[in-house]
Amino acid sequence: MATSFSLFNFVVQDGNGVKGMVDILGISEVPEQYIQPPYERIDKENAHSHGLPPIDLSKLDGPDHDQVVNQIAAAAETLGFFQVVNHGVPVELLESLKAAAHEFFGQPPEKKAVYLKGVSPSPLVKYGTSFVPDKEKALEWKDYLSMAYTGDVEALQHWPNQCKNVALEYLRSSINMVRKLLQALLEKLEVKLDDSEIDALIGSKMVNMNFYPACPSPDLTVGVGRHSDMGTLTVLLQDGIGGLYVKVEDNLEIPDQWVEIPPIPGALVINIGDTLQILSNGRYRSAEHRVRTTSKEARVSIPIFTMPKPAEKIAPLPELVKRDGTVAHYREFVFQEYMNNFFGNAHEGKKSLDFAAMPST
Ligand SMILES: O=C(O)CCC(=O)C(=O)O
Ligand SMILES: [Fe+2]
Repeated sequence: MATSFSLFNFVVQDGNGVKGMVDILGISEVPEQYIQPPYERIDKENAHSHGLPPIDLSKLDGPDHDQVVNQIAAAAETLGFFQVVNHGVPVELLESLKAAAHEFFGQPPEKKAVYLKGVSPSPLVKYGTSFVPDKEKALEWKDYLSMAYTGDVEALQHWPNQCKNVALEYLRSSINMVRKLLQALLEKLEVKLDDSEIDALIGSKMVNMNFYPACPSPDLTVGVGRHSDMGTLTVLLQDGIGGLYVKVEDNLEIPDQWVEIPPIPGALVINIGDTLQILSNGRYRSAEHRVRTTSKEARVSIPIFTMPKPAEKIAPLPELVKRDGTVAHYREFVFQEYMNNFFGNAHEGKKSLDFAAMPST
C-alpha cells in the first residue's frame, strides 16, 4: 500500500526546502500550505519606494560628523531602517557573498540536509526553511542557512565550505561599522558607554543566508512574514531583485502603510532590532518588516544579526531613564529568555516586544 505523501515532511523534515519543492516536484501553482491569509499578503501596487539617499559613513570621521550622526539617529527614530555606503565592507566582497549563497543553495538537497536541526555536525550551523514551520499558519517561501559566530577558528572549522571565507570576511569588516553606528546612536542619546560595554551589546553575532526561490504567485505568498529582528543592529545585504518592505510608524491618516527598501548597488541596509528599542527606552524603533516573493528569479539576502550574549541582562539604559525623568517602558530580563520567546512563536509583527513591556499599572 502506498503511503500518503506529506509535502510538509518533504520540504521541512527531509530538508528539500522550498527550492527542492520547486525543482524536484516542479510545482506550477502555490501549494495550499504556502497561501497566506489575505491580510498577510503584500500589495505591491500600493507600496512606494523609500526615497531617502543612503548615508555616507566615511563622513563620520570628518567635519560632517555631527550631520551624519543626526541622519543616523533620525532614521533610527522614525523608520528604523536606513541604507549606508562607504561602509568599509569591500564592494567585491558583496558580490562574492551573493555568489556563495547561490552556490550553497544550488547544491542537491541531500548536501544541505546534513545541516538540518538535530543532525547538523555543529551547533553553530543550521539549514532550514520557513521560520517556525510547526507554528505557522502558512509557511514562508524561504530556505536559509544560519552560521553562529564564536570565533574565527570554529567558523573556519564548522561553517560550510561554500561560504565560510566570505561570510567571515563580511562579519569582520561589518563589525567595525556596527560599532561606529552604535557609538553614533549613543552619542545622540548622550549616553556614554565604554568599548567593553558597547561590545557587550553585540557579544553574539550570526551570519544568515536567505534564499527565496522564484514563486508562481507572489501575490499569495510571503518570503518572510511581518517581524522585527530581536537583536541590537542588523546589517543586511540584498541583491538587485527587491521585495523588502518596512512598515511606516502607525499613522492615523494612512494605517498599514509600507515602503520598499530599494536595492542600491554597493549599499548595505541597516535596521534597528528590539534590543536597541528596549535599551533606548523606545526612542529608537525596531522596524516591522517583511519580504515579498517574486516570479522572476531567485532572490538572496545575507543578514548579520548582532545581539547581546545569552546571559546578558537587558533593560532600558538607566542613565537615560533617570536623566529624562521618565519611566522605563521595558522591564529587565536575561537575553536568553527573550530569544526563547522569539524563536518559540511564529512571526507576528512587533509582538515579540510584548515579552519585555512593563506591565501596565
Ligand atoms: O531578505 C530580506 O531582505 C530580509 C530578511 C529578514 O528580514 C531576516 O532575515 O530577518
Ligand atoms: Fe528581519
